[in-house]
Amino acid sequence: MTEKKNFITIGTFDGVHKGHQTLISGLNKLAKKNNMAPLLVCFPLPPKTLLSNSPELTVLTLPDEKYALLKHYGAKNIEILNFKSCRHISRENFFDILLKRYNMGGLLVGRDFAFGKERKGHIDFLRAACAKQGVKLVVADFYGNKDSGGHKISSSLIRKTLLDGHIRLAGKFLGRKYTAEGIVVTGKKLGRKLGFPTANLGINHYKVLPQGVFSVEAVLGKEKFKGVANIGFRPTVNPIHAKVPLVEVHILNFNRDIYGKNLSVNFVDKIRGEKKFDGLPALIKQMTVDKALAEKQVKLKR
Ligand SMILES: Cc1cc2nc3c(=O)[nH]c(=O)nc-3n(C[C@H](O)[C@H](O)[C@H](O)COP(=O)(O)O)c2cc1C
Ligand SMILES: Nc1ncnc2c1ncn2[C@@H]1O[C@H](COP(=O)(O)OP(=O)(O)O)[C@@H](O)[C@H]1O
Repeated sequence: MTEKKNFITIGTFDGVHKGHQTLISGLNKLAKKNNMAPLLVCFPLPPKTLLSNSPELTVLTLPDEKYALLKHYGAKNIEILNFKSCRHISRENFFDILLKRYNMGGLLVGRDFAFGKERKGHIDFLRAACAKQGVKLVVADFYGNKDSGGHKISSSLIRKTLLDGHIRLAGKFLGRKYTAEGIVVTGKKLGRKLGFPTANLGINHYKVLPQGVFSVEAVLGKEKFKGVANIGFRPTVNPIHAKVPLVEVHILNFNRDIYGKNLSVNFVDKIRGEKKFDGLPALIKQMTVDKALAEKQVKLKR
C-alpha cells in the first residue's frame, strides 16, 4: 500500500483569524475528497519580523500560541519551517521540497500567495509546476465578511484595527477575543495603596499591544474574572518615559497574591486612552469610573 499524499497549505498564519480558519476547514475538505492527508506548513513568525530583528514588527500570536490555535481550529498535521534556512532557496527547489520531503499531492493557497527567494513562486509559477507534477492546485479567494465590508481579512488589518483601539471589531475578524498572556511580576507596590492593586505582566516584546485602558477577562488557570487593564507609560506616577509599555491588570473583586503566576488577558473593549492626571486623587477617581465600566462591559459566561 502506498503512503497517502498530503494536501498542503503554507503560510505564517499570524493571528489564526477567520480567513485562516476558513482555509483550514477548506484544506480538510479537499484532503478528504482527494483521499489525501491535510498538512499545514507553517513559518513560526512573519518573514518580515525574522528578517529585521525589529521589535516594532510585532505579531498577533506568538509561535506556541499559534500552533495551539491552529489545532483548535482543526489543523490535523502541522510542519514548522525554518524561514531563515529557507529564504535563499529558489522557487524550484522549494517546490521540490514540498513535493518530495512533504509528499505533496495537492496545494491550497490564497490568491496573493508567493514563496521562495524574493517571493518569486507566485500563482503563475505554481500553476505550471503543479500541472507538470500532477499536483492538484486550488487557489482560494480572499475571505471577507460583513464586518470587514467585504474586504480581505488579514493579519495586518487586524494589527491596525487593534492599535487603532477597535477591539470589538478586531475580535470579529479573529473569531474570538484578542489575547495576551504573561507572568505576574512585581511593580512599584503603589497599586495596593491606591486601592487598585494591579498584576503587572511580563509580555514578550514581539506581541502586538494596543495602548490605553481596557475592559478585559482575566484568566488564571481554569478561573475567569472581570478585569480592567492599563497598557501604557503611567505618566501620572512615572516621569520617565519608558521604552516599552507596561501591561497591568486590576482584577475585580479579587484579593490574592498571584506573583509568578501565568495570567491571560482577553480584550473586551477599549475604555479610554491613558492620561496624565493632576495628582493621585484624580487618577483614583478615574480608575473607579473605569472599573464600573469594566463591570458592565465584561460578561462572563458561567
Ligand atoms: C484601570 C486603570 C487605569 C489607569 N489609568 C492610568 C492613566 O490614565 N494614567 C496614568 O498615569 N496611570 C494610569 N494607571 C496606572 C496607575 O498609575 C498604576 O496602576 C499605579 O501607579 C500602580 O502601579 P504599580 O502596579 O506599579 O504599583 C491606570 C491603572 C489602572 C488599573
Ligand atoms: N484585585 C487584584 N488585581 C490584581 N492583582 C492583585 C489583586 N489583589 C491582589 N493582587 C496581588 O497584588 C499585586 C499587585 O499589587 P500592587 O500594589 O499593585 O503591586 P505591584 O506594584 O508589585 O504590582 C499583584 O501582583 C497580585 O499578586
